[in-house]
Amino acid sequence: SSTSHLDYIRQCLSLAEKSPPRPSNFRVGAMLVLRRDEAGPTDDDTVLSTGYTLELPGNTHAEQCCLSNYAAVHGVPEDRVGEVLPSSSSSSSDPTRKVILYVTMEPCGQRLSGNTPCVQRIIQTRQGGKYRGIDKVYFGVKEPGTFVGESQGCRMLTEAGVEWEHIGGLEKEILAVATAGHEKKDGENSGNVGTNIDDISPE
Ligand SMILES: Nc1nc(=O)c(N)c(NC[C@H](O)[C@H](O)[C@H](O)COP(=O)(O)O)[nH]1
Ligand SMILES: [Zn+2]
Repeated sequence: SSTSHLDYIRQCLSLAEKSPPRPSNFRVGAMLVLRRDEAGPTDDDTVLSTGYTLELPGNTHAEQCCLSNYAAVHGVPEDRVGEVLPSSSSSSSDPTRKVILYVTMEPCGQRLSGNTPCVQRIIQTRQGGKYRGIDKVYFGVKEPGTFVGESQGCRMLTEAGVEWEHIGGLEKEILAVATAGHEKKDGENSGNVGTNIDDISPE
């Protein structure tokens, strides 16, 4: 089937477009997917949850909402979501089942608000190795330096043993959606930034 990593990133971009534009953050979309084998995206994949920036009350991030939504459905508080991910229950601890997080932007390693960064929420799903938690993160663009300078998300994931991979191809579209609420600097070519994603043919 035509399902690919980029198809998932594109679906996350549609989620990001639901986020109310703000000058103080990025509009991001995230999806949690259960994959039954190493082969990569297939029709057998199961979408476990989705989330987008500010979907849930408070100053919430896409990855945070995605995990929080899943935890709520499974009746546990967000910080215990690792316990209820499919890769964690004994019955399905077979190594071929992977829990994948797709997100349009690299998970944050630091937040100006001081709230818990998404990298820590991702790492926490493993409860220090007690659960398999999230196995791998695919993202469409590294975080721009707008708020926190050089992003540390990827380095922190690597240090925690969480695999990650940048899936290129939609950077311009992702950044246009992510920064829609930001002040446009003079002289910046605001032409494309206003481009409506639906007007950009997907192929
Ligand atoms: N991966 C990711 N998903 C999001 O949903 C989101 N909004 C950001 N944004 C990262 C950016 O660094 C922070 O939005 C700023 O650092 C401000 O921090 P707050 O959002 O107010 O906690 N990054
Ligand atoms: Zn975040």
